[in-house]
Amino acid sequence: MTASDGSAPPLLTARGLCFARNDEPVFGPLDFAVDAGEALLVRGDNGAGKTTLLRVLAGLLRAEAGTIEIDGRATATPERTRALAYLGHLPALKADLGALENLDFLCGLHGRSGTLSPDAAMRMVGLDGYQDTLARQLSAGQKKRLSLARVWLSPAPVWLLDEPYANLDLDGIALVNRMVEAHLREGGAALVTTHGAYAAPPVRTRELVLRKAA
Ligand SMILES: Nc1ncnc2c1ncn2[C@@H]1O[C@H](COP(=O)(O)OP(=O)(O)OP(=O)(O)O)[C@@H](O)[C@H]1O
Repeated sequence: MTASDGSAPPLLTARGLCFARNDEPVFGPLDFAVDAGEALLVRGDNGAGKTTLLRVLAGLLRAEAGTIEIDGRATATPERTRALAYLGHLPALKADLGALENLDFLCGLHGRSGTLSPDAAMRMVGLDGYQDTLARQLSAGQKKRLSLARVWLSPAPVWLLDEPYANLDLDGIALVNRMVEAHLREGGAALVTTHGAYAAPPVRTRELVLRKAA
């Protein structure tokens, strides 16, 4: 599908997106779009609603109003989630499975692009030698790196990265930036939340600033 000017539609579009808790608005109405090859930096103070927005996009919370389009088409949650890879605040790992077993499990759940093996992804995120280590025995930064490996393996074109730099050392921050750059070069898109304490990936970036509801 193409837009009326012949160009491809954005990978992700939100129109009039609102979320409220107990009738209290958290954000919205929001209108934004992210094109292939582009990142959207979602900025805002603590409590501004960044995580909530990513969870709504990922289908983990239901929007109060508005639509979310993938490739220019409004999509229901199950179809949409196939186009999205969500990296949450907390690692979604099985504590008593090994690191590689976790990756295999998550790839079974969310799919895997054909180009990279879980073992290679572990090496790329600096976890070579930790394949058999139980997830509960990994440090916070190592858990984040394992979650990044899962995102890297995902076939989804849109990455939703909630504070991807948290818990990472300088090498880990550079890793996130390399990943985002490579993903965008391959025609993907990324939404990255930040409250400003970390650098943003050095890529073509739009900004969405959230402010706490009054
Ligand atoms: N599970 C929850 N139950 C009730 N209120 C919540 C819940 N999670 C978040 N909130 C509230 O929703 C608002 C937005 O929170 P959210 O986590 O989206 O903010 P954020 O911008 O990601 O903040 P931070 O930078 O601190 O991570 C806050 O006022 C928060 O208190």
